[in-house]
Amino acid sequence: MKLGMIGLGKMGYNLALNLLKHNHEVVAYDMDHRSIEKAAEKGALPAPSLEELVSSLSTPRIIWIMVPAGRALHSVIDTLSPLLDEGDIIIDGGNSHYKDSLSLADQLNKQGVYFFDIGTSGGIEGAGHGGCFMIGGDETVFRSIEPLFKDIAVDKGYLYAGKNGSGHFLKMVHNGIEYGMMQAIAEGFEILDKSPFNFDYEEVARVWSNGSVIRGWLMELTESAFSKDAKLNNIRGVMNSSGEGKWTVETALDLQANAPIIAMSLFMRYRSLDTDTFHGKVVAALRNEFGGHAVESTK
Ligand SMILES: O=C(O)[C@H](O)[C@@H](O)[C@H](O)[C@H](O)COP(=O)(O)O
Repeated sequence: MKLGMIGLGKMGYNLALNLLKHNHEVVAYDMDHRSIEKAAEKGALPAPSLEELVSSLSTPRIIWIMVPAGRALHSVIDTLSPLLDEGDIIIDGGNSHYKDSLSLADQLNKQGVYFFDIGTSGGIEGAGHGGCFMIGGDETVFRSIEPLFKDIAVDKGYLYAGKNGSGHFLKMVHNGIEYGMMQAIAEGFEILDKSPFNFDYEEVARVWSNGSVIRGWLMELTESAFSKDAKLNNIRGVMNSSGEGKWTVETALDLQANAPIIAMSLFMRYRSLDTDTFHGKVVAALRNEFGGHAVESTK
């Protein structure tokens, strides 16, 4: 299939490469023209502007947007929408709030454009080599673009979740769970760090990654982080957040759903902005491992 990719940051660039690897044609645009050149070197068709991206696709166009949620996304959609035709398809694969997706779907549907809110998980590795996609939008139209997901998701790694909003709602809750799981792993290592024993944390994470109940990708990433910095001495335990944990907690409050672990892990992130902790280092290292999110150096 042929599609446009807007936003060639860590995620968009790797998704573009993944699509190219599966013989899809990708017309690539980014505000930073060096990123367009980088994608073109890998086989993407460069689009120097959004107008040129739109004109190089035939209808119904498929345009996948991977830019930061909120203002950046809105600005791209405001520029794109007058250029689109009825039946065109816009995908927002970023971490947008599901309510924002509902209103964008409404706005675009009014002009006959289909909108898909897609929660994308698996970090940079997943984007490039097989990710996880949670998809909200029109089901019939989804079936027409499903081959893309068959190709770029890991086996069983995509779900048509339901009407608009459901994709980003699922991703939001997924991230709330991610906060809780990382916080629990990190607290475990904090206890080890205060214990009278001299544990090798990389080895501990290795053994917990093999056959234990708490094995999984986050534990493997924990092992990887400790293999690079045995006691995480080089980074501060500052646990930043991009908003989805907060949205999960706000939504839980609105729905009167009990989510104490997720709520506490969100508050621990805020607390870490004031004082350094060992578990903060672990979560900071994990965010860096899967998402390439910046860590703060102790130096
Ligand atoms: O599933 C994923 O691949 C991650 O969740 C990814 O989407 C991103 O790295 C997080 O948004 C980081 O979230 P915080 O910045 O809130 O920790």
